[in-house]
Amino acid sequence: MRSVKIHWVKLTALIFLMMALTAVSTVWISSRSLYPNLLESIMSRQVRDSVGLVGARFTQEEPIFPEEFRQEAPPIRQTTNENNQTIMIRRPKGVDLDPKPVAWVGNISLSHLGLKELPASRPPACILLGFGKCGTSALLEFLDLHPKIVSLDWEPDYFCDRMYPKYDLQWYVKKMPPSFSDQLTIEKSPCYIVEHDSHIRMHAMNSSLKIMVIIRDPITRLLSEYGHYAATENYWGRRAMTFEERVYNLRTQEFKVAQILKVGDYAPHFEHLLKVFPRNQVLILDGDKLVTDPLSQVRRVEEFLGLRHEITDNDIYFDQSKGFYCMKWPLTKETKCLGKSKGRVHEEIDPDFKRKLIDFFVPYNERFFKIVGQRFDWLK
Ligand SMILES: Nc1ncnc2c1ncn2[C@@H]1O[C@H](COP(=O)(O)OS(=O)(=O)O)[C@@H](OP(=O)(O)O)[C@H]1O
Repeated sequence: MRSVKIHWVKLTALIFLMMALTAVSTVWISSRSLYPNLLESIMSRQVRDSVGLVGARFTQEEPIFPEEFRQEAPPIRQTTNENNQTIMIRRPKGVDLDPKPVAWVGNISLSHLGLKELPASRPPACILLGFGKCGTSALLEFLDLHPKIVSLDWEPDYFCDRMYPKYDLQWYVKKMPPSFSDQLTIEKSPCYIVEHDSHIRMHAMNSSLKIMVIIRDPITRLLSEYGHYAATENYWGRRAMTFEERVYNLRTQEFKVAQILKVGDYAPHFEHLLKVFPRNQVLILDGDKLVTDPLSQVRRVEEFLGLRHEITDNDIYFDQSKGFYCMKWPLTKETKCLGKSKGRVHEEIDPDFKRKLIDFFVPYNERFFKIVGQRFDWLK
């Protein structure tokens, strides 16, 4: 009877030992592989980057320590939310987390990451359709300073003929930067305005989509396009035509209409766009004013999108050496101007040739003013 009792004690001890061993090895294995995989699966690389976590830390070789979660983008500016609480704006966007120490294995939750929800890619609520060389990049960079705006920093061209047949909406949405549900995603692709099928495709995706188009004096736009062409030719070691050669046929003494009007005649593009989208869903921005007074245009966008005025003089400054407005982030004292390909010095045009060009554009511009019910102070 006594030996049976001893066997029972031994057996129970053995079972406990085995259970303890299983528990320890489970914890060890999960800490080395399961946990990272779990994190990998709930946070795409893009999302991890957006919350400032470093992807490489999630490899199986490295154990995860709470400290690793504290790696995040430094705040660039400070603002207040709807409840007047101070919040920090970080780059990249969607990052307003005060990192809390993360619990060890098996205890992942959003609150550990300081988030109410995981940022996710969402379809754009607003698209900037063009026009190319009118300041599309500068506008989007300035808008990205707004805490409720998340902008894509490349041109997906999704709705254009080159891309649309090849990719589906899921592909497009996945390409959008991660955002929180109270933020608006914006993308820009200048091919959208000149390829009219894009208007229809965008409308099919979302009929209440907000549309923005930025335009500028068509002669300044043409000079900008020429600057781009000349820089490309020089880069490849080819002789670039002069501006006059490029837009004017010296032999026939006529303008190269197809070349000049492909983008510069704004009227047909707006005519089509406004057949697809109602006028109150379309905001026309002034690219010339964007150069001289960017906040005037940024405010118009904030109002159009129903957002609070957040972007102020504190966020931008005129950079003497760039000759354009640039961004500054008060908290880090960092500044950022657009790259070398934006803000080139334009070709001087002979005054007589310019007069000719102005006269050429007058009827096209008048037609455009009529279509949009708005005049612009161009051609001087
Ligand atoms: N803040 C600031 N910094 C730099 N550049 C500025 C800025 N604001 C407007 N612009 C004008 O933007 C012009 C380029 O327009 P886009 O970005 O639409 O060009 S593109 O079609 O995407 O290539 C670019 O044209 P170029 O001057 O010919 O380079 C600028 O005139």
